[in-house]
Amino acid sequence: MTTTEDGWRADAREEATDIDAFAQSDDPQMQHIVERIDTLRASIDNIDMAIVALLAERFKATAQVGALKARAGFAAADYAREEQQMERLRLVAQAAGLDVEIAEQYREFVVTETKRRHRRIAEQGGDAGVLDIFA
Ligand SMILES: O=C(O)C(=O)C[C@]1(C(=O)O)C=C[C@@H](O)C=C1
Repeated sequence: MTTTEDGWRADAREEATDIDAFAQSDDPQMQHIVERIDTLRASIDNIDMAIVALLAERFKATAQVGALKARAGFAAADYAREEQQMERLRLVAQAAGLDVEIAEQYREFVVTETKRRHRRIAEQGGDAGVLDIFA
C-alpha cells in the first residue's frame, strides 16, 4: 500500500472512494478497515433515520405555528425567539461535544426553511395544507 507522510494512501487525495468495491480485497488490513467502516455506517444510517423522523415532527409543529401566525397576522420571523434558540443550542452543542458552528448551521437551515414555509402558508390564507407534509 502506498502511503504519504501523513499516513494516507496516495490515492486518498482523489475526490471519492467507493469503499464497497474494496470489500473483497486480498489485504486483511484493508478488509478489517472496510468491515469497521461498514459497522459504523450501520449506526450512521440509524442516526439519519432518527434525524429525518425528528425533522418531520419539527416541520409539522412549525406548520401549525405558521397557520396560527397567519391567523393572528403575525410575521413569519420572531428574532427574539431565534436569539433564545441560538443561545440554548450553543449550550447544548457545547455540553454534547458538538462543534458550535454545526449547531448554528443546523439552526440557520431549519429556521430559514420554516420562515419560507410560514410565508407560503400565509399566502394561502393560513392553510398549512399547502405544504407537502400534509399532501
Ligand atoms: O417559534 C416561532 O415563532 C416559529 O415560527 C418557529 C421558528 C423555528 O423554526 O423554530 C421559526 C421562525 C421564527 O423566527 C422562530 C422560530
